[in-house]
Amino acid sequence: MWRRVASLSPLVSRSKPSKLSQEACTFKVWESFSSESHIPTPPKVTPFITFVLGGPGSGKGTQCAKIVEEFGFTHISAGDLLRREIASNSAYGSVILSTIREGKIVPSQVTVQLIRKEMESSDNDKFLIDGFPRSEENREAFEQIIGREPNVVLFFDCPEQEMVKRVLNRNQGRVDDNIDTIKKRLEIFDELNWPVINHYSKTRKLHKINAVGTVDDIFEKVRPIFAALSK
Ligand SMILES: Nc1ncnc2c1ncn2[C@@H]1O[C@H](COP(=O)(O)OP(=O)(O)O)[C@@H](O)[C@H]1O
Ligand SMILES: Nc1ccn([C@H]2C[C@H](O)[C@@H](COP(=O)(O)OP(=O)(O)O)O2)c(=O)n1
Ligand SMILES: [Mg+2]
Repeated sequence: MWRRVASLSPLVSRSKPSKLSQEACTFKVWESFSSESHIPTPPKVTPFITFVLGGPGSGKGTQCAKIVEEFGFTHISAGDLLRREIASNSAYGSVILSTIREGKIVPSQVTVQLIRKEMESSDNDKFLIDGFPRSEENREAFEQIIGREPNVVLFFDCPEQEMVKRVLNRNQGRVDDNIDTIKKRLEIFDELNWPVINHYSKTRKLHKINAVGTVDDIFEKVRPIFAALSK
């Protein structure tokens, strides 16, 4: 839980404080004492947040799995959370389903609340938030609700033709992996993604990665970004 005392993350060296440990282990103020028991609640840890951006099929999920394996992050896929919500027949399920089917973006409040719950229930203090923010509205809602900005932003830059090919071959039975929905998703990606990319480029948090090549080739470009954090 990111409310607990800092975990001994594999990225955090005990002897030499890393950039990641300095940021991840910045303790927030102690929460107030419980009035009944006078037992202090554990201090909150400021989580280390990585946003993972890129068009549909650019390889976000694939690279996140490799980052998790090597660097011990928790992977939170906004798309997976929304699909889980649809599957659970929740109050928002049908609205989310029709939005995704049309290739549009789900209202930010819904997505950010799902991400928040996931972060709060996690034992980890470093997160990869995949497929988010997909718009400036998404970005602003996260900052407002979570009260945080990301530490690092990855952007997998992939030509449209390659993304379409990968999505059509994905075979995960997704309602949005068909040519009509992909065209709409790419239009929306083009319209709403670039302002987010430009924002993080200005704040110098953005790592733009050419997403063409084998999965391992691409991870060779990703690895140094995280390896540098543990130095
Ligand atoms: N570098 C790559 N080259 C070829 N295919 C890839 C590559 N990376 C991922 N894929 C495949 O492309 C599809 C989309 O990848 P995925 O990680 O789901 O992308 P995203 O999460 O960005 O939509 C998957 O079937 C995946 O196995
Ligand atoms: N921040 C987000 C992320 C995903 N969604 C919706 C709209 C997206 O087309 C679908 C699927 O997202 P997902 O990240 O799983 O898709 P890709 O992995 O990029 O193919 O979910 C959203 O509305 N808002
Ligand atoms: Mg994905």
